[in-house]
Amino acid sequence: MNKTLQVRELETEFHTPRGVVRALHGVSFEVQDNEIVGIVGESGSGKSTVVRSITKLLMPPGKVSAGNVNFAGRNLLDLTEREMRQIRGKEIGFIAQNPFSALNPVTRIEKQFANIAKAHGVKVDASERSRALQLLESTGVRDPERVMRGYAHELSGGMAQRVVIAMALYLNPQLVIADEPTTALDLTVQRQVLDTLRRLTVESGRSMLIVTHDLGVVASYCNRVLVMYRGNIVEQGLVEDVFVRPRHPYTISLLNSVVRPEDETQFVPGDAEAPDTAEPEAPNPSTVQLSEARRS
Ligand SMILES: Nc1ncnc2c1ncn2[C@@H]1O[C@H](COP(=O)(O)OP(=O)(O)OP(=O)(O)O)[C@@H](O)[C@H]1O
Repeated sequence: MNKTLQVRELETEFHTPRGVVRALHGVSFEVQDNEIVGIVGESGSGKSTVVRSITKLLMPPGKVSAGNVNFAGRNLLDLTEREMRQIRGKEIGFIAQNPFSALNPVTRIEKQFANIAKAHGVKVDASERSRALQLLESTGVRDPERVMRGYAHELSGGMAQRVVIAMALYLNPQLVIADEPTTALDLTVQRQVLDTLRRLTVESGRSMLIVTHDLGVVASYCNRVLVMYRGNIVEQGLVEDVFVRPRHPYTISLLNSVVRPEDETQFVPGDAEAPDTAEPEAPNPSTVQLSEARRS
């Protein structure tokens, strides 16, 4: 299988007035063609810092201090902001948690699609417009014509996130990176949006890297999972392997904290606490049920 993205020994620091915070300690992983990789871990473990470092969307005082991010034959960390802008949108689509932060409040949605095309030298004609309409429709936007002519503030959170997804996919990027894309949405809409994302990425030959705090999302949608703890990937592998036979104490604690014995096939969102033991415990047998459910 070919690698869409290869991250090697990524180190990121935040230079704060109170000193240097080392947020990533040599993070390495790959995203293969045609797969969805999930990043999980407790709040502050470094999930967003990973995706923002890769896409060079890290805000000061954050700074990547070492590593390689290989994508389409280049190390993204060597590129200028101008070069990176050409890659973002066209080759890598990025979806942030808050759709309204990605949408321009004073520009009609159709103009925002046209601006994306123009910024990447794509001629905006009727066929491009109809492609935007089709994408909106496939993300579940009802009445795409009306949405195209409207503004972001006229949209609900769910509709706005679908518009952002359609924009992220507009120029057919090989890789989609999503940072908690559905956290702000209610559960039914979450599932619809994730189904759409899956359909429009891996089922169309693309790959996706998705940050989530929700292990249910990983179980249902991801092929592989990266488990982060305090700036390190402590465990990674196929979802069925990691969730059935977790090896690291933190993964075990994370899984135990969200699997309810009375509802063994379903994960529920929950905050995981770091383990205070260094020795792995036996995995919770109920996690095995999850894998069975996923395969069926
Ligand atoms: N602006 C900042 N200034 C200083 N330190 C920061 C800043 N942003 C992040 N960090 C540090 O980087 C670490 C990782 O943060 P990050 O936001 O990547 O975690 P996360 O796993 O995405 O958390 P969450 O699930 O809450 O979004 C934090 O624990 C914090 O120490």
